[in-house]
Amino acid sequence: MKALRVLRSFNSSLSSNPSKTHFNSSILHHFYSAQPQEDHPTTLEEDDTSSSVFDSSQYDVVGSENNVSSSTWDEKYRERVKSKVFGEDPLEIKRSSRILIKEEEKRRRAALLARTLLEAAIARPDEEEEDKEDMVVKEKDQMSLSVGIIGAPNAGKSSLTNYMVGTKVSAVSRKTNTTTHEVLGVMTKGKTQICFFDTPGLMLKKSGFPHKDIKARIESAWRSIDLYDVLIVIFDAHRHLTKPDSRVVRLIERMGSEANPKQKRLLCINKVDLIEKKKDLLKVAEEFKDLPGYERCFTISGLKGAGVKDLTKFLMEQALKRPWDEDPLIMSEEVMKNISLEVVREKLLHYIHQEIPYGIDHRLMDWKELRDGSLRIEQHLITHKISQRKILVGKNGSKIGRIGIEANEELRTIFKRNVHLVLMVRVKS
Ligand SMILES: Nc1nc2c(ncn2[C@@H]2O[C@H](COP(=O)(O)OP(=O)(O)OP(=O)(O)O)[C@@H](O)[C@H]2O)c(=O)[nH]1
Repeated sequence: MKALRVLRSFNSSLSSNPSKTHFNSSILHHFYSAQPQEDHPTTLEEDDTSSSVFDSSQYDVVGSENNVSSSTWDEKYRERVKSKVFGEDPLEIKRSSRILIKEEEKRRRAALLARTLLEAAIARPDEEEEDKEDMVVKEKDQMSLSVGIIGAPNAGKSSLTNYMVGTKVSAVSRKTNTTTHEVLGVMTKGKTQICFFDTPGLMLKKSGFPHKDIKARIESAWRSIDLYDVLIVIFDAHRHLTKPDSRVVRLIERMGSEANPKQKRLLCINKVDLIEKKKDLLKVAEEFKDLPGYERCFTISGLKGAGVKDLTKFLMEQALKRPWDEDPLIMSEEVMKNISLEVVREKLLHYIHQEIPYGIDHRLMDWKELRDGSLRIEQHLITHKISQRKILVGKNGSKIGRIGIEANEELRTIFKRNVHLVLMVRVKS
């Protein structure tokens, strides 16, 4: 659960959808590789276009697992040099070094946190389930439930799913409005599996009816929602109080009025943590509580978790005797993508003792499953300054090479398959 909230913070990096981001071959024109090689002369002109590439195919990455070196950063030594050689004020040095130490500690903690979360992300969804890890649920005993989540953009669909599904969720980077069914996440607890689906494409005009221009797609989206055992209609209560959107109210009303007898519909009044005054919350609850067509109404904070336990419990109770749809041990591709970014980021934090890892734009540019089952993952590290790029690359590419080798090996272990990691460091053009 915790992991997902952090993984979400990497959403921004993922949101640069690889399919939309075209790999610019011209930036390959001048590069020096992380592979040991002769010093490459770097002129300013060249730096503008050059990039530095780690390509795991040029390394024998297997076996480099324990190759993690620790920091050789010595603060006392640095202080002495500053005062003796550069004549800086020792008090000032002490002050700035205290800040540096704090920063370093922050980074160390961040790296540690990243590692813990990563481990959690690939572990079982719930700690309580750990002892049941090897439990195989026979098909005849399996219970499942499909849940569609519908709501306006930003209503909090992903956050709620993330919270419920915990570590097994995709920290979604969705192709909005391109598919009708998209798995937001899968929660498997004991015998029960709940699949959460997003329902993009359900757009309403001010009148409360679907747009005509993209009618076919919208109609199919509306039909598809009948397939779910449970439909959650979610809306942002805070926004409703501050800036009501009539389309959302119509959507809620329409969903209720068209209830399908085979489906349970739930209303989730979300983002209640943002509502300061209890009377405001009561006002919203009052407005929606008796809407026909809804089995239950939950007031929740999908982000902070308020009320989510009750909702999850309710959903678990609705599960039907039906084989699971998803193999609970399979990681979704989105989770894998996030993990790949996370692993590289963690190595960056470990090796670059400066602000750079926070300042760089770290993007997943390409993700391909190759015919032999291996994964080709290309990530770009885009710096603002040439000097930052140089630090990231290291002498003759040694730094990015080390980061790449270790990240590649770690990803290979996590994904249990060969990984071809390509890291390119370039300056923002
Ligand atoms: N304070 C607060 N913020 C929330 C809550 N749920 C979601 N948010 C925030 O609202 C924004 C949108 O949340 P998402 O979960 O991405 O919403 P969504 O419905 O999946 O959005 P789309 O992908 O556009 O459909 C994010 O910034 C969330 O952090 C909540 O319960 N409380």
